[in-house]
Amino acid sequence: MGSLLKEIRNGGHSVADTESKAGFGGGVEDVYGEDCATEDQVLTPWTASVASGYTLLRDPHYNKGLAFTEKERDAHYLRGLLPPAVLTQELQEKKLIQNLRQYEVPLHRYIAMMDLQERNEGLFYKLLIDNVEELLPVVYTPTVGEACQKYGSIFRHPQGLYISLKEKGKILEVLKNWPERGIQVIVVTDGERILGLGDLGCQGMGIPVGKLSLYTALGGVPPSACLPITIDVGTNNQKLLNDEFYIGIKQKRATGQEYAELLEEFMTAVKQNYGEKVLVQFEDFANHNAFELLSKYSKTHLVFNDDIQGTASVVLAGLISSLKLLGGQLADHTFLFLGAGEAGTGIAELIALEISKKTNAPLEETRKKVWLVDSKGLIVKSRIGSLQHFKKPWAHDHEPIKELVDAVKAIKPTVLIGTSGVGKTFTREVVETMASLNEKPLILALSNPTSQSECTAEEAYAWTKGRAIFASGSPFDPVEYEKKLLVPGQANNAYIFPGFGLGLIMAGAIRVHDDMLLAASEALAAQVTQENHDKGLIYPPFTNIRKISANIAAKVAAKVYELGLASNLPRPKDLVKYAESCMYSPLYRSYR
Ligand SMILES: NC(=O)C1=CN([C@@H]2O[C@H](COP(=O)(O)OP(=O)(O)OC[C@H]3O[C@@H](n4cnc5c(N)ncnc54)[C@H](OP(=O)(O)O)[C@@H]3O)[C@@H](O)[C@H]2O)C=CC1
Ligand SMILES: CC(=O)C(=O)O
Ligand SMILES: [Mg+2]
Repeated sequence: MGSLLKEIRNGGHSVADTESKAGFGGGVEDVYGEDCATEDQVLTPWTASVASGYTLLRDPHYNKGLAFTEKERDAHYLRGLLPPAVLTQELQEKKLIQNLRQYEVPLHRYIAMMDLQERNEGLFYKLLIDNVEELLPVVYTPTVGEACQKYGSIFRHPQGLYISLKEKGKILEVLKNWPERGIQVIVVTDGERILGLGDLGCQGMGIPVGKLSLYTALGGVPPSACLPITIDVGTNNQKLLNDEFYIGIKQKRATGQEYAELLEEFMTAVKQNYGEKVLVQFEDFANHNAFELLSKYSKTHLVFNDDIQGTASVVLAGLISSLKLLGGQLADHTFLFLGAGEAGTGIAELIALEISKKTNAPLEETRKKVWLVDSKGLIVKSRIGSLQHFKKPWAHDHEPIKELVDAVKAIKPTVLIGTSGVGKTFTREVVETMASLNEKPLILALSNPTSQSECTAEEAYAWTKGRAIFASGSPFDPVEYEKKLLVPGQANNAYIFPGFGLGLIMAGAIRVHDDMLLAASEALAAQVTQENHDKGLIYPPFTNIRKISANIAAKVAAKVYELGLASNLPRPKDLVKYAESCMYSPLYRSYR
């Protein structure tokens, strides 16, 4: 949008609609022309605005704060509304990062970042992009977890769209209330499994908001094309239900037909309002809904489950890249998971698929390389009758084993992956057993936030005498072990979904296919340099994430074209260049 002459921000409803229904003259004015309606009088809140003056300063899309030039201050009625100094965006950024660093409490940094996002979008993204390693833990895991737990009390401006049971039958209208029309990515949660923190109900909104800020900062999808949504069907979290400040509907979760009908209405309305090519990313649903929603809507919509598919793709990338350090092929390894839910079985399936593609062995065979432990112990054939459907393919022949450490001793994995959502479950004995079995044990503690990590980086290195290759879902600082600096990696789907989504959008994909996930994994693995490997890293640092995302997007888009699922034709020749050219820039524009 080059011009400041803006559409009236009244969603899909035109001014004419508003005028004819309510009438503009309905205000009750005092002698100063101000509203003096009493509680029993109705009035019409209306505005028809060109963003200038005070309004311009309060519009985060256009506000530049002290970076408005003298000419712009004259042209846009800003004189006197700002202090006289004119700063560059770089100087504003320098000031902000200094301010942020003064907050010692991570949540205060989070709140400061959210305030900035609501005040000055360009500056927010410039700051986040330029300081990605430092600020990712602020706007994303681990701090976003605490923010969700306290969302009721830190909540300032609503940041996304809330669709609750109260909106049943009206979801299309609710979507039309959102001010932006050109939505390309929706991240939606129902708040039932927020990171490893459980059911946070409506307060889960922090997750779609955080994920979408990464879509923009890491993947270059413009903020105006991103829509965070929370579907509120109640919560089973009694603490929230008892909290007088809880922001969601106060009832137990709707389930069964009532839940399915609301989701069906939502998915239908999304397609009706935004068309076939809008990407819906399911995030942090509980597994009893997640698998079913993915399987149902992947046939009719462009959907992607980040916890199942994005996590699978990022872990597979790490495994492919780790072969440079471990040697051999993927098929030579044995994988053991703690946690057999969305993340665990999602990763397991993509590993088996990759091995199957590489070795031409059937999936039923390659799955035997992968073992999972859930809260009841090792998943084995004798349990098959009572297993949830997504666990059944992993029920291999073996005697039952209850404890993880005994499973490690029996299965002798080369790779141990934590996807349990429960912290401290990789005990000293578990990790030492891995070290006794492997020269370089590969240990991935994927659960978020940091409090739920299966072990810390320090523990992984200490208990393996510095031999572990370690990565975790939430970041850990480098660890000095016997005078050597060991650098842990971050195995988080944030490496994948922004580039993956960009690739789908670029190609105008209409469906997601597993081969696109494999393409994303290979693209990410290819971005790990010798220098990274020399430090023991299996992922590249986040500093170059936009370049990495462009490469992932290009490979994903190429696969979309190859599979005949692209609608943006003709195919651009150089997909990496094209991806880069599509990416949002946070630099300020000049206003005429
Ligand atoms: N790093 C990343 O990018 C990602 C990390 N995650 C993290 O992974 C974790 C799990 O997420 P998700 O898979 O969606 O959750 P699910 O609820 O789908 O799965 C959790 C699994 O862990 C098992 N489990 C729970 N407690 C124990 C225990 N004490 N011992 C053994 N197994 C246990 C459960 O067993 P049972 O089935 O018997 O109940 C279940 O199989 C979360 O913390 C999440 O933050 C998720 C996605 C991405
Ligand atoms: C990273 C992520 O998606 C999760 O922990 O749920
Ligand atoms: Mg998630």
